[in-house]
Amino acid sequence: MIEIRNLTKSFGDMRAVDDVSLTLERGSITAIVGTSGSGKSTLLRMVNRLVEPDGGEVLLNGQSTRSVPQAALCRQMGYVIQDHGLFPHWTVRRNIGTVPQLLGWQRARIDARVDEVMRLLQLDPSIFAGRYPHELSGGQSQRVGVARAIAAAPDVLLMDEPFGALDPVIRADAQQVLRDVHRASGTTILMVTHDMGEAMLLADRIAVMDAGRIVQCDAPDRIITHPANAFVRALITESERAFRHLALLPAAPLITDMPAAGEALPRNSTLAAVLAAMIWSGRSQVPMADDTGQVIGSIELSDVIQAGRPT
Ligand SMILES: Nc1ncnc2c1ncn2[C@@H]1O[C@H](COP(=O)(O)OP(=O)(O)OP(=O)(O)O)[C@@H](O)[C@H]1O
Repeated sequence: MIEIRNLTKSFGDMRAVDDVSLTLERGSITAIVGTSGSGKSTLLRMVNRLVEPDGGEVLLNGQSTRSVPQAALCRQMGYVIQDHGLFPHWTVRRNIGTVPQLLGWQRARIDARVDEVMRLLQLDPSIFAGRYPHELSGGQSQRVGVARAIAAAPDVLLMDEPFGALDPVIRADAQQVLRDVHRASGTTILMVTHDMGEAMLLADRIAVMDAGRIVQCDAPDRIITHPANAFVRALITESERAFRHLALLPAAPLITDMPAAGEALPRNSTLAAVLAAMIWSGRSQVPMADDTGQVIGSIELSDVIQAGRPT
């Protein structure tokens, strides 16, 4: 568990981060969102002490990070940035093996781990391990950046706009890969993003920053249904909030035995997908199917509307 306590940082007269406290449960994903210049990156960098706070502290499993040398802390906490920061004259294998090497692992163990994390990030070692960063696409570089950050199995992964530079299709792919990696590793993740949709998709909790302060920290559905103030409401975008809410809700609990015609949707769909299918095909009921494609029941439009309302 990470406890951020009363962190403060000024640059000259400007308070970039102003008395911020935040608790990150072990194995959770927390997204920091907010406008440009609201202090998100500065807050993230104070967690691994790339930026030294003026006040406050960070406890990692109960121990103040002040008692850990900065270099050691950076090895314990994976760090991914938008332009991935790969060493240009090193191969992908050497880039990914950086921290295990610093930690003094044996060569064979490093090689095995590099192969393992590359596969986890859907990078075939036989194709990519010997390449240099300039021989990779943006999405591949980004995945190498994530692979490098998780190579030494850190307890904590800090990510600063990790997918900001990717186009929407590759970005969705990278988000899925990150979810798989998180499921496999159970790492505690703190990520900065400009994209509320990305935060909704990935995070267990969203911390909204404005002018150096956290104005709300809540589960995605609470952020949508109970925004703390006008600033949070504006960030969600009023016209999109109903769809965003439905995108967080699983369809399965609304399945009934009523028969329905037309193409079925998988039972693990979200209610946003169900509503989209209803609108697109002009139906007010859609059949739902299990993993084998067998129809198991249907969902009614009126139930979707009811479920999507804020409680
Ligand atoms: N090293 C620095 N020296 C002076 N000012 C800085 C420094 N780093 C950040 N700042 C200022 O602190 C404020 C917060 O910056 P920060 O990068 O944390 O914001 P951010 O929310 O991550 O912004 P963005 O979304 O644009 O990346 C900004 O006004 C920025 O100009």
